[in-house]
Amino acid sequence: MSGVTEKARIASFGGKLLKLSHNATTTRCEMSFNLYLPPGATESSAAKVPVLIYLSGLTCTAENCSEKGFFQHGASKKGIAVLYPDTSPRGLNIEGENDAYDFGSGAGFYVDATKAPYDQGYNMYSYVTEELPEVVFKAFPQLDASRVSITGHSMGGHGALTLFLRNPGKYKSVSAFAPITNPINCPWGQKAFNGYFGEDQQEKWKEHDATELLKKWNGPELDILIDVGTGDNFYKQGQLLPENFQAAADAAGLKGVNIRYQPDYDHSYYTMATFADDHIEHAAKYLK
Ligand SMILES: N[C@@H](CCC(=O)N[C@@H](CS)C(=O)NCC(=O)O)C(=O)O
Repeated sequence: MSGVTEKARIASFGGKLLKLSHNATTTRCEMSFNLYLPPGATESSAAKVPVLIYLSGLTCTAENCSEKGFFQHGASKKGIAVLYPDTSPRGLNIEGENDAYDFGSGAGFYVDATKAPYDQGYNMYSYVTEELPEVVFKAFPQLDASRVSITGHSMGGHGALTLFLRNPGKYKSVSAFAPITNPINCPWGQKAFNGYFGEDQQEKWKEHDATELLKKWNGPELDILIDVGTGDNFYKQGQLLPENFQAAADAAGLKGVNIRYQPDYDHSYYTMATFADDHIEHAAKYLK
C-alpha cells in the first residue's frame, strides 16, 4: 500500500477494520486513521465501494467510533466503507498543545490554523478534504473517489457540516450527531477559533461556522440529518446551538434541515450506537 502502514486488520461485521497510518505533509506528522472495508471490498472486486467519512469529537482518535459507534453494522449491510480520521496532528511539540481537552491535541476543529504557533501543522481542514482522501484512494483502488459522504459527532459534526457546506458537490450527503452548529457563538468554538485564527479574524471565523455558511448556501436542495439528545449536557450548556442552525435555515427559506431531538439521549457514544444505522441509511440514499 503506497505510503500507508497497516498496523492491524480486525474482522468486523463480515468485513475488515484496518488500523493504518501515514506520514502527512499538511499536518507535519504521522497520522493514524482507521478504514472499515465492508464484505467483498477487496482490490480485485469488480464494483467500487463508496465511502462515508466519520469525523470524531473532542479528545477522540480514530478508535472511539470504530470501537463503539456501531457504524460497521450498517456499513456492512449497505456495502459502504467508513473512513475514521484522527482529530488533530499529534506530537508536534507546540507549546500548550496538550494543556486542555478542548484545544490543541485531539481538538483540531477541522480548520487550517492561520495563527502562530498552530499554523505550524494544525491543518485538519486540508488534511481531511484533500490529503487523506488522496492517500486512501491511491492505496485502496476498490474505493470510489466519486462517491463520498460525510458525518460526525460534536466537533466532528461541526467538521462534517462545514466541510459539506464549504464544498458544494464534494460530498454526496451530510449528517451529524450533536454537532457544534454555531461555533462563533459557543465557548468551545470561540476558544478554538481564537487560538487557531486570532480574535481579530471574525470573517475567518464565519467561514468555518455552519450556521453562517447556511445563510449563504446557494447549492442544491439540502437534506441534512441531525440527531441531538435532549439529555446532552453540552447541548444544555449551549455548546451545540442547533436552534440557531434551524433558525438560519428557516430565515433563508431552506428546506431539508431535519433536526431530531432524541428524548433523554446524552453526548456519549451510546447515542451514536443507537442512531448509527439511520445515518448510514441516510448516506446510502445518496451513495448507492
Ligand atoms: N473530556 C471532556 C468531554 C469530552 C467529550 O465528551 N468528548 C466527546 C466528543 S465532544 C467524546 O466523544 N469523547 C470520547 C468518548 O466518549 O469516547 C469533559 O470532561 O468534559
